[in-house]
Amino acid sequence: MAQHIARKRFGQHFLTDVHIIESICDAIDPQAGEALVEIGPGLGAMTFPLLNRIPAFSVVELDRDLAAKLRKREGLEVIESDVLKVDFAALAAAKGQKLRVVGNLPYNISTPILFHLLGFVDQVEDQHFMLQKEVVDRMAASPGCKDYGRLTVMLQWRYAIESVFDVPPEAFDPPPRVMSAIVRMQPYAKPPALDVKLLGELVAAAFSQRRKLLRHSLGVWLTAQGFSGQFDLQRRAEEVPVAEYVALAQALSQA
Ligand SMILES: C[S@@+](CC[C@H](N)C(=O)[O-])C[C@H]1O[C@@H](n2cnc3c(N)ncnc32)[C@H](O)[C@@H]1O
Repeated sequence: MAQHIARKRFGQHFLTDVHIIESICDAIDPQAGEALVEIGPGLGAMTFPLLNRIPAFSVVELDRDLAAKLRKREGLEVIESDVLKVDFAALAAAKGQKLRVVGNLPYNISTPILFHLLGFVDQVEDQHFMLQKEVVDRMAASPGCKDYGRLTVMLQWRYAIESVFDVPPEAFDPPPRVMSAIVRMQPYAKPPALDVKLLGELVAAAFSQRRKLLRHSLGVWLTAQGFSGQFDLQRRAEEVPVAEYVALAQALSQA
């Protein structure tokens, strides 16, 4: 095949730094027999080193030319599809075990991918992704810091999230305009029973005016919901720990 020209619309930035690629493989630490799924294998920068460690796994690639190239490689099950359309529950059922999902994600759709996978969290063992560092900082943020926001709460109620290491633009060809980072996401074994849609509405209300005290934002929303319980609204949204948002959503759905 002729040399592949990176397709911007598919968010194609190919990893070229071999040390970084090895560090990512070390962070994933795949073992034979596990059900690994790589999203966006591209030219195989991570795929082939992973194939040196385990004999077989699945990849999901939207680009037809790249999928055709990958199909030639023994050990790869190539799913040529938009990852947002992939039924990960069916994939886990076919493999008879939970999935380990990895990938250097296309940044233009990274948040939709994270929320698509949240829908299959019960079928997932863990996730390791390369994302924009700015997104990883928000995912892994602690209460009280500027990065703590809607994305933090909507993911941290369900996953333990850790920023593993940063990756500079020079590690890619073509280089992205931003710093990147590797994130590890491990679903909690015993998640709280929760109406996720309600949590989403509550958190959106809380962070709608993040500089103001919650009584101006969440307080108004809670009154409209007919909430009569206790919640300290003399704080800013970023000061409230995830567990308190979860408890409030649970109290609301039981009211
Ligand atoms: C940032 S590149 C990473 C490529 C390769 N893993 C690497 O590290 O060099 C993102 C990859 O995701 C693929 N991709 C883009 N949108 C996709 C989608 N909706 N579903 C599946 N793959 C997609 C691109 O074609 C590309 O191969």
